Amino acid sequence: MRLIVRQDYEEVSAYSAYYVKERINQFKPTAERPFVLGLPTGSSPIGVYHKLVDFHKAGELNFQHVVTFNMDEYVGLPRNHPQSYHSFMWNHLFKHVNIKEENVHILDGNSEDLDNECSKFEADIVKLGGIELFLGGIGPDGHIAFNEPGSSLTSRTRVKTLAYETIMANARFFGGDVSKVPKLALTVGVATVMDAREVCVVITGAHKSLALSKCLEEGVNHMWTVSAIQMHPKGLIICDEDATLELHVKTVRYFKSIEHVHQSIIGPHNLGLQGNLLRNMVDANQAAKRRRRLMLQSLLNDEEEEENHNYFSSDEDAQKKRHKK
Ligand SMILES: N[C@@H]1[C@@H](O)[C@H](O)[C@@H](COP(=O)(O)O)O[C@@H]1O
Repeated sequence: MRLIVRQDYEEVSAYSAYYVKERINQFKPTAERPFVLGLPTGSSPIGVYHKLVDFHKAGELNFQHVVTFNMDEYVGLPRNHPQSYHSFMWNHLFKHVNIKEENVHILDGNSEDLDNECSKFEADIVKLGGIELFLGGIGPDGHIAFNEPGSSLTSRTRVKTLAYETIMANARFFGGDVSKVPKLALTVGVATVMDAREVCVVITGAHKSLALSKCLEEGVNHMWTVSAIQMHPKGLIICDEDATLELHVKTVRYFKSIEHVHQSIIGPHNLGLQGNLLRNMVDANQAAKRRRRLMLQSLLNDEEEEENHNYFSSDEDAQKKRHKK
């Protein structure tokens, strides 16, 4: 797993959006082979979405062949309610980019058959060949999507009762009124997220620092469902400095040092591009050879200088050396 630490929310958003853009562009999606992207809601990804919109407007990112699956949705909240995840996604991302409406998948929390809605969602993911990149966020109790503490780490899309802590945390979106927050939601399971070929989780703020430490420094545990990312072959967490508050200093330094080595190999803008990676490795090799040559050269020069110095020097040692010659 990789951990990328950035200064603040702004930098985390910029890095994450750049990462998503690069992954989509490298994939070169087509109608026959679309890029399948998993997406979260919440305040954490808003900055990422706004930057993705900027990339789109600048002509650097095309959503024509991108298919999305959202993580979750409240049960019983009208689709056009300002706090429904449908409204959230259209307001912050979809209506500003050229995504096709039929390519957007958001669970219907008003379906008459919620169980069927969930199994259909899983089947649709499979039909499209699985999710390429799942972008996620977490709650302060470490839940990913709405997989509250105690959720099975092999869980699939299903109806879920929300934890009181989550209801409290989300009350801010309902005018601070806990009674207005839906108590049930549809959510992808932990296994649905972990089945993606790549999982990238955005974590910001001191209130999430305990969850991050549980996820990074302790074992895989259903009480902190995001910790399942430890078992993922391609897991990435992008967090801000505040979110690292509960981590050991050595943990943060360790991951930062890995990032430095990584950056020195691939360069800051070549996120995972195989071709560029190889080219940069070759460049790095050539640079290292050049450095070795220069070092050798300067050592030889030093020796020569020392000899000259000895020859002309008048101190006793130098005199002896000179006479030996
Ligand atoms: N179901 C969502 C999660 O998917 C999201 O990760 C979490 C964090 O929200 P925020 O980013 O606002 O802290 O909120 C809700 O619980």
